[in-house]
Amino acid sequence: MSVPRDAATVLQARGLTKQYGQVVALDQADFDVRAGEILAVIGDNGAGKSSLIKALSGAMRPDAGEIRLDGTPVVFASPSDARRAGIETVYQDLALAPAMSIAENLFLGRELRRGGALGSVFRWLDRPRMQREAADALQALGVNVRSITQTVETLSGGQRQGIAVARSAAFARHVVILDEPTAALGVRESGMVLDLIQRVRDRGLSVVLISHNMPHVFQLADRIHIQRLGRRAALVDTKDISMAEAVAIMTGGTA
Ligand SMILES: Nc1ncnc2c1ncn2[C@@H]1O[C@H](COP(=O)(O)OP(=O)(O)OP(=O)(O)O)[C@@H](O)[C@H]1O
Repeated sequence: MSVPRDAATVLQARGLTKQYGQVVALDQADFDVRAGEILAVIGDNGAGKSSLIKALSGAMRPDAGEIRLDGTPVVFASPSDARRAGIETVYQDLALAPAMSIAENLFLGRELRRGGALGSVFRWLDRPRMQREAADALQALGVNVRSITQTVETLSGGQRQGIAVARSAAFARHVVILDEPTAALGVRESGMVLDLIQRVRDRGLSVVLISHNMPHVFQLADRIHIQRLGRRAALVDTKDISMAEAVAIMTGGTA
């Protein structure tokens, strides 16, 4: 499925700059993702992909530049600011609690509670509702698990990634940012996660996919953002560029 060229830009950045001492991580970087597209972000090591994503997800405050969500300037002082604005990020560590159940992980930090008398907040957790809603959320995205009550430590790498992506999709209103979601996975599990990413996009969410895996990028992405030396070197429709050309822009060579 390709995204209409006139789809609205949902998340945009202009002139993002970030310096760590003498190192310029972001150098006037621009960024655009349209509603309902999969945008891949590629770039060599140190090109500033993580820094860009951290700025867009509230994990880092840029020194300069502007971020707009649906055309409105936003300032994210923390990841929870970005989450409240509808942007969910899955980092490589997945931020799952291994000893807790799948349902508990889906609602980690956003637990549903019953109203009730004073006392420990844990007494107010609405576990049946969380389990129901977690099962529905996973089923809707086609993430298969044996039981919603099994602990995350019993899952395979691909299933864990699936839980983390499903959690972000369940709570995101605009954008899901995925940092190397297939990096640690085998072929079969990668395929499962790639399918899941398409289903997330098919819900109308924008997906920003940071990846070093060029075949995955070319298989999934509507457009490719090529990051080089701290800035966006190119933003291209995937169908208009070859893998060799993309790598050439990434590395500063010629195709
Ligand atoms: N907290 C930090 N302190 C100092 N330097 C940093 C910090 N974060 C990033 N950098 C530097 O900024 C530059 C861009 O790093 P960044 O991690 O954003 O690149 P990247 O494209 O994600 O790289 P990789 O693919 O290797 O993860 C690098 O030179 C990096 O060493």
